[in-house]
Amino acid sequence: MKPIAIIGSGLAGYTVAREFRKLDKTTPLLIVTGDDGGFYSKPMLSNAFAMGKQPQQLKSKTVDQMAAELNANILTGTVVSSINTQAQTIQTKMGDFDYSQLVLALGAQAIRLLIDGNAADQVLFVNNLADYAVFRNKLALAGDKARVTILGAGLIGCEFSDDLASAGHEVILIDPNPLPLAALAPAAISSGLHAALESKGVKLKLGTTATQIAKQGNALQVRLSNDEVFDTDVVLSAVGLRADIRLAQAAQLQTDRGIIIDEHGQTSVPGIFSLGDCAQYKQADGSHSLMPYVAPIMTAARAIAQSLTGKLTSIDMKPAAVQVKTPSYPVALIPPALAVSKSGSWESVCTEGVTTSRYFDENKKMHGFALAPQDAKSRNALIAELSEAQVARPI
Ligand SMILES: Cc1cc2nc3c(=O)[nH]c(=O)nc-3n(C[C@H](O)[C@H](O)[C@H](O)COP(=O)(O)OP(=O)(O)OC[C@H]3O[C@@H](n4cnc5c(N)ncnc54)[C@H](O)[C@@H]3O)c2cc1C
Repeated sequence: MKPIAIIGSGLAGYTVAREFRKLDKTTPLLIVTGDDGGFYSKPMLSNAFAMGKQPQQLKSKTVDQMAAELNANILTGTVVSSINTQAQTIQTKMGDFDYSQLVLALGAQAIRLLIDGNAADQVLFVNNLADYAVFRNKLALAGDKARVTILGAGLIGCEFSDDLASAGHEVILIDPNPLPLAALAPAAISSGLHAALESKGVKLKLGTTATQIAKQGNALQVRLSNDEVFDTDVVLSAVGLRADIRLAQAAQLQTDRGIIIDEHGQTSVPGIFSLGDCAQYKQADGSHSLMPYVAPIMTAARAIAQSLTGKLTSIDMKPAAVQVKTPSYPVALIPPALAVSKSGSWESVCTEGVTTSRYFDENKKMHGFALAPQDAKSRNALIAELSEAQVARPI
């Protein structure tokens, strides 16, 4: 019997496997992954210091434990180089493997900025546990008070800044926008986050970019577009991720910014599904959106698992807030869809130190919100308010 194959052992790959095993204990499962197949929670990478965790402590299960739990054959360190959708095979250096149905859970790739200088190749990225271990080693070599420069004050850059500053490191956060979290949050919330990070000791250098990184003895020298120059021990890039669509494109599946999937999580080729950071999910209005967060993975995995058993099932995507793990100023938000994010505006109120912002279109219909400092009760009330206003909330 040909196995159901899953490419990728991140949260998306393993969650769909777990959900499938709840429904079917015996159909062979083949999981092929480029990494070591250990299970870890990726969101913990940007608050590991706050949780008092070393990189190795973030891995909650080894590949052998996962293989036993899932009754699956897991091939580690094995990159799939192509998919033959006609023959229903995947190609790797270990040989070709048949599949009956296929799940693409390929994640995303870190975006690399073009920066000059003889140390530009020393810029680090953290998009998996192995990257994080390298980063922590560099920090350890630089001592208890390492100077860390973070490129990008988006969600991940802000989370790392807060976490590293809490651990006593000297953090410089650089972003071309005038405020942190500018792409997702209204100015009222971003200003609050700016103040909270500053009071934590983070130095924010905004409205500028890093143009050059050069060797400076044992350290690195960063030059900004405003000509400011300073020394640092480590440079971490957190400028964003790009959905990994390379395999899907080569196999002629429909792609855009991600792998296009329908309401069942199925790609343009029947029997091939996709979810997670690589997928572009169908929204209620027919458009497709990247949703590179945990909550959509959980929901999509349940539906895809059902579909893999032969019962084609729609993904019932409920509004879920993105929770920014910045303990100095915890933010929860559901940003408006790209399509409406230019046609409306944010309205913010501040009551007893809590800022609540709602995004309305020109017809006063609510399309998103942001809340800080957030708490579960207020967050859930805003989710309910948004759900009432509309069902679809693409990110
Ligand atoms: C630092 C950080 C903090 C985050 N915090 C939050 C948070 O607080 N809340 C939240 O909701 N989301 C958060 N996210 C996002 C969330 O973690 C991701 O959406 C999620 O983990 C993506 O899982 P994935 O399985 O789609 O991708 P990945 O975890 O990237 O897994 C991709 C898998 O595919 C494999 N692969 C890729 N190509 C191939 C190939 N050709 N052959 C074989 N294997 C291949 C890789 O080896 C890997 O196993 C955070 C992300 C980061 C980086």
